[in-house]
Amino acid sequence: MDLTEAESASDGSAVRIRGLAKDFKIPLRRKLFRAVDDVSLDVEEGEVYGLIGPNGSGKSTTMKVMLGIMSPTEGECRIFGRPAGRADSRREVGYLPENPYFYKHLTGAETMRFYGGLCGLKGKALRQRADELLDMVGLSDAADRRIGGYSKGMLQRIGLAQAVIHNPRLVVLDEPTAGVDPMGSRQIRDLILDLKKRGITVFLTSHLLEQVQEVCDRVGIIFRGRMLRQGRLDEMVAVEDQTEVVLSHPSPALLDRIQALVADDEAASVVRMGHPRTSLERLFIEATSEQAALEDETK
Ligand SMILES: Nc1ncnc2c1ncn2[C@@H]1O[C@H](COP(=O)(O)OP(=O)(O)OP(=O)(O)O)[C@@H](O)[C@H]1O
Repeated sequence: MDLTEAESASDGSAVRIRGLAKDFKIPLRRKLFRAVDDVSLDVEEGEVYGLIGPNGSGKSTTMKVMLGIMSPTEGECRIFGRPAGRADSRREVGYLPENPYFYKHLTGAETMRFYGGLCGLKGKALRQRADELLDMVGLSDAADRRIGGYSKGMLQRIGLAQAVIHNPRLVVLDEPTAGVDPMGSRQIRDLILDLKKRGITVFLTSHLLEQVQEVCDRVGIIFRGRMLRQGRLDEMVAVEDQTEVVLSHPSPALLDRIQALVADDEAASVVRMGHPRTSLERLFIEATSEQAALEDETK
């Protein structure tokens, strides 16, 4: 399916994929393997879109087509209205691979200046941009430390800084929090939201569904190469026929009255009453941050 010119004009969409299919040759066999089959998706400018799916479902293949480094067997992908493979489309995109490789002997600042140099920045502008981005990802204090000593979370953060050094309008993040501890993941999540605030569109893949839920405006669920569901996250996860009321400090008498009122209603019933559960991740972050603050105080 081809996009018409009118459809493809930059109309607020950052990514527009129509009828994408990708076949791979299977070694020693004549047959082709269809890794992505008739996938269509839209990422609107300024939103965070999460593509989720099990291993081997076609996420990376879809991403590679978006990045213009793989051509589709069928269908089309446009970035801000232009074909994904074109040089002017690629300039609009920043990319953080799942396991970014950095030169271990360079410091954080040198790394940023290296990537900035590759993008044509020089002199004062290069130093300023490197400092600004190190500050954005909270690595100013580690700027003069060698990358070889960075934690996985720090590596992902410098990777994010590298991905936006050329001021892209879209950033593509492959499993940005894989292998990062909860605290580091939270920093990365906050950074993604910060990118969004700056007007940058974000497309990410992840297996960590709770994190996707916290950060994404829209999600697509891909399975065995086919898009199963797609839409606004809040609409997809809403339980339409239920309403949640959370009360602070309700007395037992008040709860009894609520139960009695509901019992008198012909249609409604109480599905659940009790203390809402916090997530284990939130509990972990609260406990470790409290302990860290205590230890810092007594130092
Ligand atoms: N270059 C290739 N040649 C042959 N098969 C490939 C190639 N690249 C990917 N595949 C196959 O296509 C399917 C989709 O792979 P893809 O890497 O897109 O999945 P994914 O959803 O990103 O998986 P993961 O979560 O493990 O990264 C898989 O079955 C994979 O083995």
